[in-house]
Amino acid sequence: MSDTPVQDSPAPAGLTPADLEQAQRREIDTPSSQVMRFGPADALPLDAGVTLAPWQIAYETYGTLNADRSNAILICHALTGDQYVASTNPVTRKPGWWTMLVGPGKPVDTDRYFVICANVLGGCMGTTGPASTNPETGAPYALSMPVVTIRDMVRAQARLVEHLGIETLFAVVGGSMGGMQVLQWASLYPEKVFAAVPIATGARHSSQNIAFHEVGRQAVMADPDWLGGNYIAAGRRPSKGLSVARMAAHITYMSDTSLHRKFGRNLQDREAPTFGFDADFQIESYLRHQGLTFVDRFDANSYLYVTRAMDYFDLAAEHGGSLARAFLRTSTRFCVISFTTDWLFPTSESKAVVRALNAAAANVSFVEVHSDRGHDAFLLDEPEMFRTVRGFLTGAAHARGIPAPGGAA
Ligand SMILES: CC(=O)SCCNC(=O)CCNC(=O)[C@H](O)C(C)(C)COP(=O)(O)OP(=O)(O)OC[C@H]1O[C@@H](n2cnc3c(N)ncnc32)[C@H](O)[C@@H]1OP(=O)(O)O
Ligand SMILES: N[C@@H](CCO)C(=O)O
Repeated sequence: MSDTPVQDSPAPAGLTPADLEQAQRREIDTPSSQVMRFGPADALPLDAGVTLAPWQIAYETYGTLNADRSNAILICHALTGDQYVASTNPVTRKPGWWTMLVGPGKPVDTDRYFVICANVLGGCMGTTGPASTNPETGAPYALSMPVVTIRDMVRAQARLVEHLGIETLFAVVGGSMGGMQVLQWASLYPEKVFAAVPIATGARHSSQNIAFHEVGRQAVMADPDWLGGNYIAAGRRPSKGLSVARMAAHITYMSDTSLHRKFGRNLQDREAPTFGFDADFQIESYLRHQGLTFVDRFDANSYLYVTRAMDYFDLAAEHGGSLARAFLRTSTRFCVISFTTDWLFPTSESKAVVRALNAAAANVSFVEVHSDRGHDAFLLDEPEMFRTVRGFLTGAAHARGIPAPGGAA
């Protein structure tokens, strides 16, 4: 993505012109990744009623695929995640986002399993998205990119998995939007999913969650540098709007308890309030930091597309209003995980999934992890979640005949 001249339009409340100048001067690098490209003969049908071609999917793999190709685990990332689940992200230079869960000897043990993680359709880390070139115009798609759904993302992943020569995935694992993809995989391709681990997720996006996403999208679209979505061609970036969108969203990823513990009403680098609108409070400074670092790694139009994909997700609606019907005759074994203080995807959403799986006579276990860290707990050091995932996968691997690293099944 190209850099942007610094704009002198006024900053929204909460971001200083200096903050914005710094954000707009940074570039989002092009990530290096493995990429699978599909030509017109492999056009991808989308729920929007059109096909996408050419298209590509960027992915990373970890571990070794065994001889009978039975040990593959697909990890599905959340809203703003990427394929770098267990390796350094080349844009942020930070470790992978689930290195505590995925790696040698970890619960998703790459000494035992072959792990695949792909950037979602509509994303901005190498898979086709609104920043990709529209072959018909030679310019970035921007809003001419068709709107994509969770099911479209899963269809794209299924093509990748097929081209990697894998008929059945041993497991599909993911949190939040990644968990939606897990449920969609199990519903759309039940014969291709031996085990499924949907974490901190739901079978539909709630009205409240759609509302939060709409606030974020409006912030992006209200930025004068958004230019109807055509900012890349104009060499601009709607960093202000995207920062504000992330600030608002980030609040929903945490709990009141964790915000109180981290920041309380503490002041940021000062002894007393300034009686102005600078970041007096630590929480304000923190949110500004989250907004500013986000625009370094994420494309604004992609943000519109992936939030929309979550909003449209409603697995029961795909099956005449019955969630149980989404899983009828499934032989997949499920482990559903929620967190006690996740108010974005509360435990009640997970229980609705478990009830539907029970009604479909599916093999399902459910764990509510005690954590006071809110929705993003699934990205953090949560030993109860790690134990649950390890135990479930170990049992399923035994049933599937995947040997342990030492050799025993
Ligand atoms: C899911 C996927 O597929 S991957 C995508 C997910 N990744 C993200 O969402 C990244 C952004 N999210 C976060 O950082 C989430 O808060 C979490 C939950 C994942 C991380 O939580 P924690 O590890 O507890 O980190 P914490 O919330 O304390 O944030 C630390 C950051 O805030 C900064 N910070 C802390 N206090 C302040 C403050 N008062 N003022 C300014 N910045 C502050 C730290 O310097 C640190 O910055 P850095 O991340 O640039 O190094
Ligand atoms: N904080 C994570 C999870 C949000 O659901 C993300 O940005 O992807």
